[in-house]
Amino acid sequence: MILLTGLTKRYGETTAVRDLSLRVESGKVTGFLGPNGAGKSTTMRMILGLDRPTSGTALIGGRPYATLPHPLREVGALLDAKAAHPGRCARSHLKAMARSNGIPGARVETVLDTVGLSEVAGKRTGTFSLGMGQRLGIAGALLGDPRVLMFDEPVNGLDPDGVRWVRELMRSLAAEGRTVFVSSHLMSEMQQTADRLVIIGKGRLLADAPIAEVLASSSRNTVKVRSPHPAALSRLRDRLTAGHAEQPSPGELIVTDVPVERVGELAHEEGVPLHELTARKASLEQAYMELTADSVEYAAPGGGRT
Ligand SMILES: Nc1ncnc2c1ncn2[C@@H]1O[C@H](COP(=O)(O)OP(=O)(O)OP(=O)(O)O)[C@@H](O)[C@H]1O
Repeated sequence: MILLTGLTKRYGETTAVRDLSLRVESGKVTGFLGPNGAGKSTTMRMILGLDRPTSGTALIGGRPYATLPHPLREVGALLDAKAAHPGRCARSHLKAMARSNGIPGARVETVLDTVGLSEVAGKRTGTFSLGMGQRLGIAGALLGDPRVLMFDEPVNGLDPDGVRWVRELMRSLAAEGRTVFVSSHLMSEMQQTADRLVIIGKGRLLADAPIAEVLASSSRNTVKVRSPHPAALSRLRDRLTAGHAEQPSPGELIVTDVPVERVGELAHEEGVPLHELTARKASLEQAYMELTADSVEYAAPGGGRT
């Protein structure tokens, strides 16, 4: 479990992380989302003791990282895929990590196998593709068989097979009861991988909830109604509370924030002949865009997002 309490980091004038309090639970994949510059990496660095908080605390299994007796056996992290020495082969890189952390050497072959690098384990890491570098970084995170795992953008540079592999790995690590905290800017990916989402913007907590709740909170949960009877459709519109229904064309009604069942019942009561009644769920991408709309530092002219 990771516990953050009032975690704050200031760099001069910039407040990178502001009073962040949250609990990342075991047995789940928790997605960590936010626009560029939101403070995700800074938060992860503070959890790993690589940055000192200005105020507040970050605890792993109840202790600050710096006081963990065997850090790599408690928490594994992928922060920077290029962290390996380019002149070393993958196997020696992992062996050195194992030796300096009191981890049995046999774990090296196990994790090389897990990440699919056994055949290239003798090659210098400088010759690795971005995707192979990511796999090596993940191998390093798994080396100490830790209960807590943190991954910063793990699918960066991976091909579709690699992306699927990372997704399955995260799910299986959580199923083993581990804490899996993973940052990503790929909302669709998080929708398929995470159980829970933590969303930050400009260093502040915007959401900390199960995925279904984040989606339900989006105003984009709509119901589309089509009828060949515009007058009947207008009656239905009038039955819905102000602001909940729009009639973009005479034969179509878009209803927001009313369950599809209720819209169907009202249509029946008003005798509206229906050609279509469709519930359209917001995608995580839409819910995320709404939540973070005010927190984007680098917006394109005209209000677009970069
Ligand atoms: N060492 C530093 N010195 C000064 N400012 C910093 C430093 N590290 C981060 N920042 C600033 O803190 C803010 C948060 O940065 P951070 O890298 O944590 O965001 P992020 O959410 O990981 O972004 P990205 O998705 O772009 O990696 C940014 O405004 C950044 O410029």
